Amino acid sequence: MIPYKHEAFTDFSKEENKKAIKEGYKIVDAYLGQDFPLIVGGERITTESKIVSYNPAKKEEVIGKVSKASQEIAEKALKIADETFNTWKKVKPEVRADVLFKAAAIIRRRKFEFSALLSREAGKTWVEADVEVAEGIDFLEYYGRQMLRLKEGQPVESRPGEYNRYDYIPLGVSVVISPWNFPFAIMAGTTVAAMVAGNTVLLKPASTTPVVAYKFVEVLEEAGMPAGVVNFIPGSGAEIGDFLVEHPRTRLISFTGSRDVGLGIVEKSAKLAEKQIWIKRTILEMGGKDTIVVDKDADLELAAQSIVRSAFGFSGQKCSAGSRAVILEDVYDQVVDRVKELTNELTVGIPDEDEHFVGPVIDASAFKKIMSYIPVGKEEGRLITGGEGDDSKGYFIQPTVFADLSPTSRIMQEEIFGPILGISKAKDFDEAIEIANNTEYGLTGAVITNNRMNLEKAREDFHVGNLYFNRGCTGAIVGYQPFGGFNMSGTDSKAGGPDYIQLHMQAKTTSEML
Ligand SMILES: NC(=O)c1ccc[n+]([C@@H]2O[C@H](COP(=O)([O-])OP(=O)(O)OC[C@H]3O[C@@H](n4cnc5c(N)ncnc54)[C@H](O)[C@@H]3O)[C@@H](O)[C@H]2O)c1
Ligand SMILES: N[C@@H](CCC=O)C(=O)O
Repeated sequence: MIPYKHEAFTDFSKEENKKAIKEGYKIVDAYLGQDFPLIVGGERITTESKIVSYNPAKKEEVIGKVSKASQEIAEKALKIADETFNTWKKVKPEVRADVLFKAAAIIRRRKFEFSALLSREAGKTWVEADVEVAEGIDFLEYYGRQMLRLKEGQPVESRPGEYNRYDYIPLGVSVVISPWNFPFAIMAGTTVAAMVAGNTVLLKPASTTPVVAYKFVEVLEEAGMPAGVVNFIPGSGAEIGDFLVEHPRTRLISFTGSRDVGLGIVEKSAKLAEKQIWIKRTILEMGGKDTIVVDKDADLELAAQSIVRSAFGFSGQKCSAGSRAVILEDVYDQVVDRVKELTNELTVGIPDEDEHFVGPVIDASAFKKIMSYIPVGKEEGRLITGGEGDDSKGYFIQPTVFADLSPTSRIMQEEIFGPILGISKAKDFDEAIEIANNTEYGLTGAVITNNRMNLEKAREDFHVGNLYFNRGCTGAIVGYQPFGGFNMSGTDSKAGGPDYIQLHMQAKTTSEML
């Protein structure tokens, strides 16, 4: 087994890679608009009722029509997953891991097709799509290796005449509920973490991006996953989401998404259903309101570049997005001016070519919600640049910057999940950290400073799950920067980290008298 190393990103300045992604678009365009069934126990089920997935950059373009699971089908899928658990849990961890390694190899070969599909279905630019596909491959490679590390359990002490073991065993049926903003990497990572640990999975992808999830389940099948191990059941969050969360045979819920839906899952999963014999395990990765702090003694060009890239990458639709900047008063005007210049250099448009940094936002309701913050920002602060949107052909919003905001303003507190950056001024570094900590979230953050003492202060006091120094606050790499947040950002489960697989298992002690 070669040691884990993260998947390299693609250099799109090279002609061969430009050509390759264009070939990827051709493959995807050949299946655009098709019907995609549910997959339950390996069986393809087509329903009357469909989820229609659209291209957010060309809002009339249908990516696919995906069958929609009813509660009846969800019940059937749960029964099959429950039965399949009895056999899958006994499959050797090496064999389970091999499915992940083979799937990684298949995706590596079809990398440009998956990137093109993300570009079409989620509106990702080439770079953002490529980074996401690489992350998906990383999850497969990393979690496979983590399972191999855990397969013999952990060492414990034994006394003379006694043989003690500490092993990890899987939990059971896992409901995986994934978001649209990383519709490949997070969907794939959360699914295979549960599966490689020996659990069976009901995968409910986000309704805006179900086609890429279908294509991934096909890859798992090709990689040798037995029928019934991962069951593909897109459907309404409120209808089948609640049903699965509340079901007595659900053992684990792995959710990534918004704060409100996550909190609803905590509440519903804590309630005992009739015939339920366990306390449901939940893994919840939720929202963020992430801050970049700029010290007075800092590389101000690096600061402005980091702020702009973290705020506007994928149109700000990342839980890790640097949607807030807190800048010390000594350098405030200088950094704000440079942020304005850099933001004005960004172009917004359809991500079919590698020419725009900012693509569309995901759909009409996101467009409406994000645009509703523009008047709020004008009221609360000073509009530096942006503020316009155009939803005539796709859902495009200009990167928008508001400065001079009170740290408690709505722009500085609420997760907008779009290309809107808020900036506040701090009188000194202590106050900057205080402001950075003053939201209910605690996911990512960054500090730009040359002052070693201030870095150490931030290391102790800046309360976020992923803290970065002298760089932006997005782009965690699997195995290098395990990802997850504090407070209302979730259960800090650290996807892509050394403890993640254990969250999908339970430890069993056996003690034998010799
Ligand atoms: N912390 C992280 O790692 C992380 C990563 C990505 C996204 N996010 C967060 O996700 C949010 C954006 O994603 P979204 O808009 O897809 O979130 P969302 O909460 O609207 O939806 C997430 C998933 O939950 C499902 N769902 C909705 N209602 C449900 C219910 N009642 N029961 C069960 N499932 C239900 C949705 O269909 C979808 O599959 C942002 O808040 C972002 O910060 C967090
Ligand atoms: N893991 C990603 C964010 C995922 C949430 O949207 C990052 O580090 O930027």
